[in-house]
Amino acid sequence: MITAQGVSKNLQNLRNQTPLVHNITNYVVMNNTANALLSVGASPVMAHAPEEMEAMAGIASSLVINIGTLSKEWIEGMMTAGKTAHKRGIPLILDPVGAGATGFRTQTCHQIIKECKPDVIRGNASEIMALISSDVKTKGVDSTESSENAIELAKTLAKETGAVVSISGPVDYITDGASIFTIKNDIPLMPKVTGMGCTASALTGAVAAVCTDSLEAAATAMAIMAVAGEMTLPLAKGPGTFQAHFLDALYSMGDKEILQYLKL
Ligand SMILES: Nc1ncnc2c1ncn2[C@@H]1O[C@H](COP(=O)(O)OP(=O)(O)O)[C@@H](O)[C@H]1O
Ligand SMILES: Cc1ncsc1CCOP(=O)(O)O
Ligand SMILES: [Mg+2]
Repeated sequence: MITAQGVSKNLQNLRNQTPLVHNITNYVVMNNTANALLSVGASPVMAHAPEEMEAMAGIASSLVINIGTLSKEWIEGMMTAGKTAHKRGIPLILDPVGAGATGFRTQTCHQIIKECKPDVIRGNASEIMALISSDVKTKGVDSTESSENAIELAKTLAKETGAVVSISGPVDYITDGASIFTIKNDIPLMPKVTGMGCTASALTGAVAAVCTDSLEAAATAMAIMAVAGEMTLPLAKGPGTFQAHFLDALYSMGDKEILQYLKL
């Protein structure tokens, strides 16, 4: 069970421990996600050079691999960092950005899943579905499916890989293949800002660093996104001001806001 109290406790632990989160992420969101991690209370580093992947993943408290602007050169670094994380037993989060849009992305995700064994896979509905069904296509990085439609395939993906699968959308579903947590905060401006899904994955890495239960960690991160979104909505005039207010919300969020806004 995820509860508002559990989310508060995990957020408090995160702020107390300021875990180092190693992100191999895309050029579009490096700045947004580093700021979101700092705002929530984590310590981000963005690094992808193969030469330093063993060392950086070797000192981090968690690793987030995001394939958003993938190239052949980056895959070697992702594999080295991913294997290092697995060997050290630190949480590994995979964001399969654009899986189902091109075979290159889908196949790279399969390779990462097979060789690095992520603890959590966080993506939008069609990305998650494309990892298990070749019939599903993604519109670049945007979902072509509703999160409800992805539930059954997400459960199968979780059972086949041993990872918790976190599907984002107007309603988020987080499953380990047996249990499922639901977060129902639909915030229409969130998909109008690039990198909100990447931020959700980065926060999943931050929470997983301080919470040993991957299902609880993944659900807590989506809950923090949801509460920050609700806090931001009345203050934002559009996508531009949403981004700035969203960081402030991550920074100032307390027990009161979690209790008031979280819709489970
Ligand atoms: N109406 C909505 N549509 C999509 N995402 C939403 C919506 N409302 C809130 N969100 C939140 O926006 C974040 C990004 O989700 P999503 O857009 O599905 O990911 P991605 O950016 O990877 O496609 C998640 O935290 C999700 O819960
Ligand atoms: C637009 C874009 N193109 C390549 S990566 C990226 C960012 C995607 O971010 P998100 O999946 O969080 O919307
Ligand atoms: Mg995404």
